[in-house]
Amino acid sequence: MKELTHKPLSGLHGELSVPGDKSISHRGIMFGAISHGQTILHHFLTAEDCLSTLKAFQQLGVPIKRTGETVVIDGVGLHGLKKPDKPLDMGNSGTTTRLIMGLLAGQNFETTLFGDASLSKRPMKRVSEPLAEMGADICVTEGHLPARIHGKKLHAIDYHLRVASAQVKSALILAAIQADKPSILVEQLPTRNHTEKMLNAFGAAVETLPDGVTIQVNPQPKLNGIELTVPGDMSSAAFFLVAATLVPNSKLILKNVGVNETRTGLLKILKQMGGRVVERHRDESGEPTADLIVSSAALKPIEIGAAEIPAVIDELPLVALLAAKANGVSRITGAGELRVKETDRIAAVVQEFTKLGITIRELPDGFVIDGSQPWQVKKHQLDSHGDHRIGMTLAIASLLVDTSFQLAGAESVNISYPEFFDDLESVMNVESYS
Ligand SMILES: O=C(O)C1=C[C@@H](OP(=O)(O)O)[C@@H](O)[C@H](O)C1
Ligand SMILES: C=C(OP(=O)(O)O)C(=O)O
Repeated sequence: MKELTHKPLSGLHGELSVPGDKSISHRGIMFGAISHGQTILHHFLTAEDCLSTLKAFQQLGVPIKRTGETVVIDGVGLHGLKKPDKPLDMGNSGTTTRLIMGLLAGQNFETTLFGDASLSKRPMKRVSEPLAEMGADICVTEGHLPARIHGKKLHAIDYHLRVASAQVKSALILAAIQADKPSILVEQLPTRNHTEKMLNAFGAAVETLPDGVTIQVNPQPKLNGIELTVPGDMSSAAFFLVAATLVPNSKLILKNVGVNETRTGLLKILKQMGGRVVERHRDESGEPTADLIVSSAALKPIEIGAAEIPAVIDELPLVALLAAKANGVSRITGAGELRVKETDRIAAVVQEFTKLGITIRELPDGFVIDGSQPWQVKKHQLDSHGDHRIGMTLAIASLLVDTSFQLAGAESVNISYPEFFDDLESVMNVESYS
């Protein structure tokens, strides 16, 4: 239980470098492992999810050394992974699980994957079924982990994805690079494209056609290790973008944040709502980055539908918080995927926001929020539901109310942002009465 002690604030001020991007850190380990030669990752995210990936690849026989945020991987090549001597622990990480399934489906050994209680409830057939069409032999437990993967020779696939998911797409790309012929994957909507961009940087031939949703994957690339600086995670910067917008008299500088356009839905939404963000762009390591300067603003309500969801999927609890302070009714729909994240994020947001006295209504695929109504706190015991993004959203929400709260499950921040509470503390300017 963490105390979220009320402190009268004269705004949030200062400069932060948020931790490395989670999606890119996972992929850096995976693609480095199956390349030839050395891969060096700087500013790697040393949070629990990415450490699950790192440990799994060590168990698969890949020499990986980490010193702080620097990771050196001695790649073993696409066919050099070894059968692990025990089941692989995926921890809480959906990304580790789904991507590794695609990769291990084509290896010449058998593996078992398991995860924690939350991960063991998340759907895995979305990956195992299309992989089976490629010849994979994967046995999931009623659609969930644990999963047994018997590696097989894979054949190419021409497949329309049934869910807008970068994890499913990436699993299929990792299987397709091991197949006999080129594969075609067609997305419902464009989702984050780190797998495509990064695999190409390692030497693969993964081409996205001009329609933005058709991806051609050439098999059996010779991948070569690279040196990469992981940009700051937009999904972590997002907490401070929203906090500085909503806490009056704030101005924060967020350094070196990844602004790949498949990830910047929150920036777009924030600007549409009247938020004030200045972007100073740079381009490093093949992924665009920017310093983001955010100041407090009064907000208008917004309508968001399915087409906008993938670029803001992990930031939707924060969009709900912005909506709860906008001067009217906002509607977020097409976000049913939130129900199968670390927790049911629609139910969790509605339950916790109701405790804060926010006027919110649950929809099957989103929420309706009336930000024009004053918050009337009903309960001071908040709960992260074991979900890092819910816990951090509630910590930001607590800054907007003149009272203290207790947050259960605050340790969940270790999944993606272990320094979150220290970083937040470092930018809180407490009013002095002297
Ligand atoms: O590919 C990735 O790195 C991720 C994809 C998204 O999941 P889905 O593919 O399930 O939407 C996102 O929610 C997750 O945090 C990271
Ligand atoms: C959904 C998330 O991660 P994963 O699917 O990798 O568990 C997240 O980080 O919000």
